Amino acid sequence: MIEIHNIHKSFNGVQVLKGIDGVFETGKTTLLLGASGTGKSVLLQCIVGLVKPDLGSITYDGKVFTNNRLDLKQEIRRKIGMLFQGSALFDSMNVQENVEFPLKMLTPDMTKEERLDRVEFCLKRVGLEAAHKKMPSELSGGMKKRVGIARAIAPNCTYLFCDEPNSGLDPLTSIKIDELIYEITKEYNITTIIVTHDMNSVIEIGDHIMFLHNGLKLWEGTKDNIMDTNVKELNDFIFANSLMRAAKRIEEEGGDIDKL
Ligand SMILES: Nc1ncnc2c1ncn2[C@@H]1O[C@H](COP(=O)(O)OP(=O)(O)OP(=O)(O)O)[C@@H](O)[C@H]1O
Repeated sequence: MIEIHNIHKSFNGVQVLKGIDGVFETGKTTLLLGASGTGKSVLLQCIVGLVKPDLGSITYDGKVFTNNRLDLKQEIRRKIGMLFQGSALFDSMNVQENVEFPLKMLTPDMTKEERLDRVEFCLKRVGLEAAHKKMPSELSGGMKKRVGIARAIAPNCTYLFCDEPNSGLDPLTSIKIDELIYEITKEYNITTIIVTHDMNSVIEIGDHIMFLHNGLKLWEGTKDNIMDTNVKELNDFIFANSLMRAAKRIEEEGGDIDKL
């Protein structure tokens, strides 16, 4: 479980995060939802430790990440898997080497054979067992995301952070990547945080959703009650999508949304 309290961050005098609290539960996906520029990625970067908050605290399973103890930070970082927006694979390494990379960095005691076994296992888990020797340039966007997921979970991560895992993917591939992240979260009891502005992901895999607007958390809840909120900014965000508008209309008229 990750807990954050009163997170503030400004850049050049502009307040981007204005005091955010939240609890991210173990074995669940929490989606940070909001329009562009609302501070979702900056919040994720604060939680991961890539950006230092000006104020506030971040706790990983009771251990305070923001207390400046380097050894503790390193211990927590070893348990973090990160799926970056553009997958961020190393272009000069093949798939196998990309997935092996964090194992070399984080688990120096592993033998080469153990590392390759783990790579094999992770590639199989994401459905890419036949792609070991391919270079990133030979992969589709969806395959790159799968390699990114395999790389993130390779060191047995306890916490998984995904920054817009669907960016640049077609709707069908997006759903498959969402499902993969969701299954892995449940299978390995990971605390997963996903930055997104994709309502489809919310409906498919959002155990818990936090809606950010202008650096504030305006709403949080589940996918089951997100459609019934009175928060204007959230309603505006959800129903900017014509499919969601149609679903709402059918629901209000007493129809069956599943037939949409
Ligand atoms: N390193 C930085 N220096 C200065 N400003 C920054 C920096 N990082 C982010 N910002 C600003 O913080 C604000 C929030 O950015 P952030 O990337 O968190 O938005 P977001 O909600 O993730 O948007 P998107 O959905 O488009 O990725 C933006 O105005 C952005 O320009």
